[in-house]
Amino acid sequence: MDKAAVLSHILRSKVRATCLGGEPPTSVIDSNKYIPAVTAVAGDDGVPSVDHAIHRALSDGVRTVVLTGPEGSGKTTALLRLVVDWAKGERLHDFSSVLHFRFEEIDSLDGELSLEALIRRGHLQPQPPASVSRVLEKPDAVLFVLDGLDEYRRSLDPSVHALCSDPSQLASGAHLLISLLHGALLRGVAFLVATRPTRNERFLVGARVEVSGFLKPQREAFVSGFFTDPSTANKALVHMERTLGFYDFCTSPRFCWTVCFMYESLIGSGATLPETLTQLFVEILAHLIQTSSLTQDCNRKLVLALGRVASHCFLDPYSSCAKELIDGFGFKQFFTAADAFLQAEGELESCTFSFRSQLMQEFVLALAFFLDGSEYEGVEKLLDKHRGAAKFLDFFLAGLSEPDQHGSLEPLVGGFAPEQTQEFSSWFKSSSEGRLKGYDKNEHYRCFHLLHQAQNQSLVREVLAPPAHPCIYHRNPVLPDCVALNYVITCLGERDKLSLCGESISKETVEVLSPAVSLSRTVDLSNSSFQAEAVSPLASAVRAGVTRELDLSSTRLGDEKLKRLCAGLKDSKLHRLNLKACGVTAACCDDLLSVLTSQTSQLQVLEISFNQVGDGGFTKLCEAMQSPLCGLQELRMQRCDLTAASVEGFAAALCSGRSQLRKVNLTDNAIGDGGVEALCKALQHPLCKLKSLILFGNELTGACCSHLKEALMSEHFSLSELDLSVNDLGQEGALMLCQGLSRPGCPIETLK
Ligand SMILES: Nc1ncnc2c1ncn2[C@@H]1O[C@H](COP(=O)(O)OP(=O)(O)OP(=O)(O)O)[C@@H](O)[C@H]1O
Repeated sequence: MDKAAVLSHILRSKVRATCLGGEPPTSVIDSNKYIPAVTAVAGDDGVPSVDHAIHRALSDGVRTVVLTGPEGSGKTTALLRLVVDWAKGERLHDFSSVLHFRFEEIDSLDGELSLEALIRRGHLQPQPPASVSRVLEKPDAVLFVLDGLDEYRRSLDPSVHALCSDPSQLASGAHLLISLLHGALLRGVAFLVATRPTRNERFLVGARVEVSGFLKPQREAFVSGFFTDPSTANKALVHMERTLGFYDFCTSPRFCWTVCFMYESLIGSGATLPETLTQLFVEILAHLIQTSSLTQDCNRKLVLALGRVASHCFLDPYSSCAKELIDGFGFKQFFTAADAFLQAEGELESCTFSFRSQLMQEFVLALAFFLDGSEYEGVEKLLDKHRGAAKFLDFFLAGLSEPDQHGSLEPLVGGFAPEQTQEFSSWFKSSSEGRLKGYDKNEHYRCFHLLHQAQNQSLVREVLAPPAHPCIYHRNPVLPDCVALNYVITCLGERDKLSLCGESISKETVEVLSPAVSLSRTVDLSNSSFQAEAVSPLASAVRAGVTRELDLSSTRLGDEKLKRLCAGLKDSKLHRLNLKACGVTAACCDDLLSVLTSQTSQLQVLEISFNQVGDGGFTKLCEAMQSPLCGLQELRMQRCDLTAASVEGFAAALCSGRSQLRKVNLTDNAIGDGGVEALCKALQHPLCKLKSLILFGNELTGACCSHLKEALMSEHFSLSELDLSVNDLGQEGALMLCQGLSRPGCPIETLK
C-alpha cells in the first residue's frame, strides 16, 4: 500500500475552519497543532491519551475498538492522526493496510458492489490492485477505521441481516459492512470505530475507549497554541476557565476552538469577554449573522427558520432534518447563511442537515421563542416538548429574557416580542418559587443556574429573599452548581451560614466558592474530605471575609493540611475553629500556636476534641494562652490523650494573668488525681479566672477530693461550673466536696 499517497491525500484535503466547526482535523494535524485528547477512564498509569489507549487495545490483539465520545470531543481527529502516523511509519506497525471510511459514506454507495470494490473506495487512498489482493489474503494485517457510527441509520444487529461470507459476492455497501463487522467476511481484520453514544454500539463486541477530550492541562496547551501572543493566550485561558471551564462541554476541543475564535475577535476589537454561556452565544450568533450580511428582516427570518429546524432535530432520533423538510421550514432565501449553523450529510438531493453545535441549536430555539411566540405554546410546553434532548434551553431562555443580555442582538434580528419576555418572567418567578419550596437539590440548583444566566441581582433578591427563603440549599453541588450557588450568594450579600457538610472539596470547588465563603459568617465543612490544594484557598477566603466560625469537624484533615490551613489563617478574624476528629496530632500544635498568637488573632473558641494531641500538644496550646495576643476563652479537648504530665503547664497558663481562658472541657482524658492536684493549686490563684472545668471521665478517685475541697474553700476560687462525673470519687470524696461547697460565697452554680 502506498503510504505516501495516503499521507498526501489526507493532508491535501483543504476544508475551511468555521466558527462552530473548528479547524478541520487535517489542518490541525498538518500544522502540528494536535494535542492528544484524554480518555475518560483513568488506568493504573493515570489518565492515558486517547491515542495511547487505542494503541494499547490494538496491540493487545483486540479486533474491535470502539472510540466513543460526545460531539466535538476529537474522535475524527484522533482517527485521522492515527492513520497519518501509520502512513508515516510511526505507529500501527502490525498493519500493512489501514482503510478509512465514514459509515454514512458506505451507506450512500449506490447499487451492489464487491468487497474488492469497497476496499478500493477507501476514500483516503486510491488503491492499486496488488494492495487490494493483499488485504484479501492477509486480513490479520488490515485495520478498518470507521468514523461516525452515530449517523448510520441502519441496525448493526447481526440477527436481522443475512450476512454475506463470499468475498466475490456483490452486495450493497451496508450489507458488506455488517458482514465485515461480524466476521463473516475477512475474518481477522481489526476495526477501529468512532461514534457518539448510540444504540448501535451494543452490537460491536470489543474494547471501548471513552474520549473525554481536553481537561484543563490540554486546554492550556490548546489555548497557548491558538494565540500567537502569550499574554492574550493567558487572558483568554483565565477567562475561559473561570466562566466556562466547569461545564462538561468545555472538554470538547471543537467548543474550545469556537471559544478561542470568539475571544480572539472580541479581544482584538477591545470588547469585554462574555461572563455567561448566554452572553457567549449572543456573541457567536451576532458574529455568524454579521458575516452573512443579510438585512435585519432576513436575519430574523433566518433565526426563526433555524428555531424550527432546531426543534425538529431535537425530536429526531438522529438529531437531523431531511432536505425536503428544511425547504418547508422557510430557508430557501438564506441557504448560504444557514451553512454557518447547519452541516449537510449525504448526497445533494437526499441529504440531511444537523446543527454543527448542539449548544447553538438550543440557543437559536430559545432566541426564536422570544422573537415570535406564535409558533410556541408557552414556555412550559416548549420545555416539556424538548425535555431530555435539550440540556441548556432553559439556561438560554433565562439569559435571553433579560434586556441587558439580549440588547446587542436587537439591531441584528429586531425587537423581542414583549409578551414572550413577560410570559417567561412570570413563569420564571412562579416556577422558581415552586422549585425552592421543595427539597430537591437539583431543582434548587437549576433555579440558581437560571438566575446566573439572567445576571440580574434584583431578580435574585426577589426570588431568594428571606423570609420566604431564609436558607439556601446546598448539598452535593458539582462544580457548575458551585458557580451558580456562588453567584446567588454574592448577589444576596453577607449571610449567616454556608454549609457544605459531607462534600468532597477540591481546589476548584474552593476557588469557585471563595466569594461565598468570604460572605458567610459561619462556614460549615464538617464531614467533608479535602484535597490538599483546597486548603490554602479556603484559608484565604476565610481570612478575606466576614467568617467568624469555621467548622472542619470530622474531616480527617491531618497535620499536613492543618499546617497549610494555619499558615493561611494567621491574620483571620475567626472567632471559633472546630477541629474535632480531624486526625491531627501534637505535630500541628506549633501551627495552632502561631494562629492563636498572631497579631490580629481573634480566636475565642477552639474545639480540638478526638485528636491525638497528647501532652506535648496541650503544652504548646498552654504556651499560646500565656501570650498577650491570645484571646482564647474556650478550649475543648475531649479524648485528646492528656495525662497529668501536661497539667503543670496548663496550671501555669491559668495563673499567668494573661490567659483569657474561661471554659475548658477535658472529658475522657487521664488527668488523674495528680493532675487535679496541680490544677487545684491554680484554681486558688488570684489571677486564675476559669469559670467552667469539665473533668468527666478522667480517672479521678477520692484522693483528689481533699485538693478540690481546698480549692473550693479558697476565696479566689472562680469556677461556676465543675463536672466531675464518671469518676470514682466515692462517698468520702463527695462529702469532702460538700464541705468545700458549703463555704459562704462559693461561686459554683453547677456541679456534676
Ligand atoms: N486532538 C486535537 N488537537 C487539537 N484540536 C482538536 C483535537 N481534536 C479535535 N480538535 C478540534 O476540534 C474539532 C472537532 O473535532 P472532531 O471532529 O475530531 O470531533 P468528533 O469527536 O469527531 O466530533 P463529532 O462527534 O461531531 O463527529 C476539530 O475540527 C479540531 O478543530
